Amino acid sequence: MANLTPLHVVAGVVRNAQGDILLARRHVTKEQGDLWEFPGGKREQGEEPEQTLVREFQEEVDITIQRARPLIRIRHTYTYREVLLDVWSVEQFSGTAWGREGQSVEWCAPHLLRLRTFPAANYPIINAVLLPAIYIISTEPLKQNDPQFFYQLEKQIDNGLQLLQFRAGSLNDYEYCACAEKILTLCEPTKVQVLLHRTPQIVLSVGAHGVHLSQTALLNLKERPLKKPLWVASSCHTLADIQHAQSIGVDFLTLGAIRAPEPENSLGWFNFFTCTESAKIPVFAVGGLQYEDMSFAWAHGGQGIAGRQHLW
Ligand SMILES: Nc1nc2c([nH]c(=O)n2[C@@H]2O[C@H](COP(=O)(O)OP(=O)(O)OP(=O)(O)O)[C@@H](O)[C@H]2O)c(=O)[nH]1
Ligand SMILES: [Mg+2]
Repeated sequence: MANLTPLHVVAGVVRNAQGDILLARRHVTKEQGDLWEFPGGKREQGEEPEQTLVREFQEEVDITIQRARPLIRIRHTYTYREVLLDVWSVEQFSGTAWGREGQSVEWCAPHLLRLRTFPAANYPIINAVLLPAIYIISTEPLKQNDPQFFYQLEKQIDNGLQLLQFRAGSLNDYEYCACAEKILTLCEPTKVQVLLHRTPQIVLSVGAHGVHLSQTALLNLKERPLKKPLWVASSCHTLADIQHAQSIGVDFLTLGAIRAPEPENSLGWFNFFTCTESAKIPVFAVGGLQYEDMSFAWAHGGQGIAGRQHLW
């Protein structure tokens, strides 16, 4: 008879000094044999997830984990069992990785991750690994050559910007494209990913890295508007939005407002957590957030925080 309690598996994403990620190859004789995985294993009775992570890394790859934080939790139903994959990002460790159980281990460059074959549950996890914890939404430039806007952008790039959504509702398509092209040129040297809050056609015409769909645009779509590896992200406010986003293959989303200007319209962290627990893709918390809210977002199943007011 099928076991109805999900198997709680804790796995870890470790990066070395070059930013490469540790992968292990599952033994051919195991479930999901011969596929690549993030080291980890089943939670034992009485263990906190972090204890499982530390024990499994010691047992499997001889690495001692000193500090880790939650990355993403995904429920996946295999034919043999439902699995809860509880994935952590390892922030400090010591030791040299080797396969203590005879498995191959390898450090893989992030841009090559999508070429590896993983168990089916892992594909949304790869997106969580490739995305940063902060998704910055630009303020509106006043016109296509607003010096203050580009000064602010350069400051963001110097501060380590990785993922940007360019929003400018007041610009016409021509002005928007001119501005987007300039942003892409400034972002190119540091490989900042730029998503456009505009049509997929404009994303393709200026060569941006993806599209960010409004809730309305999302609900009007019946299929993913851009092919991978371009990003498709969307704004969501309800569980129904999230389910629609997942059904058309959206890669990640923003969910909020955690703190709306009118408190009665705020989603709050508890509702955010309920949504991330059922989501199968990375979710950024949005709405009145500051850098100090990051640990709340992580603790409630978020990829991190998105916003402009306090972050841009
Ligand atoms: N460690 C790990 N397990 C994964 C990943 N993806 C994924 O679907 N799983 C699934 O999680 C389940 C349990 O993982 P595991 O076999 O590593 O458990 P374990 O280390 O305790 O193994 P053991 O039974 O040999 O002691 C398997 O069904 C496996 O397919 C992943 O990236 N890492
Ligand atoms: Mg294991």
